[in-house]
Amino acid sequence: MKVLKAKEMAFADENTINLTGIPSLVLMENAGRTTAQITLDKYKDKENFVVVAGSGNNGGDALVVARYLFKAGKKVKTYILSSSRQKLSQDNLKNLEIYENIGGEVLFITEKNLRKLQFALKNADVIIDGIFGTGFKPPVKGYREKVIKIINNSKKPVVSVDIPSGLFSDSGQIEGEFIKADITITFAYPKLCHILYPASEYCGEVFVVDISIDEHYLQEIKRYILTPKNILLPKRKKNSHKYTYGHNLVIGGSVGKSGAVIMASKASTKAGAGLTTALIPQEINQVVESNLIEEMSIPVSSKDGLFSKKALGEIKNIIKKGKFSSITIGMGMSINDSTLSIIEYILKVKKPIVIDADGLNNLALIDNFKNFLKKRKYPTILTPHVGEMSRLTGLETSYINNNLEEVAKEFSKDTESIVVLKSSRVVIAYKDEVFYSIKGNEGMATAGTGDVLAGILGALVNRLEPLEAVKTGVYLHGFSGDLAVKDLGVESLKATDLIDYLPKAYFELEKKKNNLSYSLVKSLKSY
Ligand SMILES: NC(=O)C1=CN([C@@H]2O[C@H](COP(=O)(O)OP(=O)(O)OC[C@H]3O[C@@H](n4cnc5c(N)ncnc54)[C@H](OP(=O)(O)O)[C@@H]3O)[C@@H](O)[C@H]2O)[C@H](O)CC1
Ligand SMILES: [K+]
Repeated sequence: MKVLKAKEMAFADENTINLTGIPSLVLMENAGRTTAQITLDKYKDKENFVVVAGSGNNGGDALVVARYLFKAGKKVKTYILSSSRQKLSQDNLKNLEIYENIGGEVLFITEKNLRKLQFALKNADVIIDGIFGTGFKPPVKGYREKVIKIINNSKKPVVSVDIPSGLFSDSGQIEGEFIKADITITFAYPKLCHILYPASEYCGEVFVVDISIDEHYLQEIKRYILTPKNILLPKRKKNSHKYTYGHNLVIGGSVGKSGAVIMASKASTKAGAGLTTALIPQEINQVVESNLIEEMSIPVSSKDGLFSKKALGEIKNIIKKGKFSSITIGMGMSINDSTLSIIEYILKVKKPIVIDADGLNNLALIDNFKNFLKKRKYPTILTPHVGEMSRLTGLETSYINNNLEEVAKEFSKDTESIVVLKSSRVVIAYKDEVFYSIKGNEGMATAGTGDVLAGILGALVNRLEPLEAVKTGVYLHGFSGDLAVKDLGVESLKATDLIDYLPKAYFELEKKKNNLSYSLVKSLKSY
């Protein structure tokens, strides 16, 4: 499913109206009617509704909602934040007239009579927020700021039409006053503020409603949310053996960080690799062997707990002779001259590689590393978190956090690699496509979850086309985390739990894929 910015939505709206021929009032009717239906379902036993409409089309939608709530026999008080009818958008005014024609009443609210609205909110059970939608540019100007404060202070449940008023549709950033919604009902596609933090935390449950926007005007938009529909599952054949499913060589670890390579290796097996071998500094071999049962291990020379100078020659030999089909490198490998030369060598290996953690920190120290990556003819997957991305690009972490998509895209272009940028959301960028994962949770902000992801990707790159492998792996990783917190809670979730819940994630994902069906209304949660 796509995720849009305001301009893109407006472009599709305009063309649907002017070229496809669906009148704007029909779109508004669809938007408002379905919003009313969801509201009535959600607040069945509530009686008193206060509708707060702005002067634009978001307010127009809200007036349609008011009409259907009124028709349903609810007590509806409707307020328009404007000084006069002349200031309303055309479709807003039309819906005001229709509302009045069926007996609805409205009050125009300005700074002067704000107290009337404040008073009405005291008796409200539910508030409908139709002040601003995609036409809003922060920060809020004038007395509307006060209105937003009053609504939030009322502590009443709020249903936001399209966007909680005061949030900017195109980013996760927050500024000034904005509505804190319990439910947000958005149209055609979600917007970035519905999925990116911190803004998305204030949207409540987000429903996406089909209002008849003609999708084909959005063909050029290649920004997506990962959903069961747009990701693939690897398949096993009856007539197969372990080599059918790939041999993932997992290189990493150092004294004190053996867990990283152990977790990546275990995750690789659990994600379905036919064989997984951990290649490690010999000083940690004993601990690795005692923790890995299904996986093999190959110890190579080490000194002071890290791969030593001699290790490079040994690794070259092992890779030349072994039948490995993918390499996953970097987890817990630390940084010294030897690890740097190992990474330099790995870049030349003619196999798919996943570079994670210290693999990336080593990479950042190599002059011209972007050109080395560009020259590679085999798939490369880079999985930096924001700190690692900062070392790779020299950009401030705050800048990266506020521009996840742009940074991931640019870095993917510069390296011709698949980039998995890990922040409070995971963003995948490759060529002209961007995919956001909306799976995962704050419980996963704990050591080792990145190692698990690297292991999963290293396994899946043997099973699916590289970009598909990354999409599937990122989804499964987040989904495992979501399934795990249901049982374990956010505080106690640890990285190895993600491995334990992978089977359930596979199983549940397959179920979701088998139950795909079209529906006019979808909750983002259901993806
Ligand atoms: N046909 C369609 O386009 C459909 C749209 N739908 C709904 O419409 C909104 C978008 O409507 P639009 O009229 O473009 O804009 P808004 O209603 O969101 O906002 C415009 C009003 O907000 C005021 N505004 C904007 N920024 C600020 C600010 N910082 N402070 C105060 N006021 C602000 C603006 O005032 P101006 O003085 O700038 O003109 C307008 O009054 C979309 O979100 C949907 O809800 C339907 O879905 C159907 C199809
Ligand atoms: K709104």
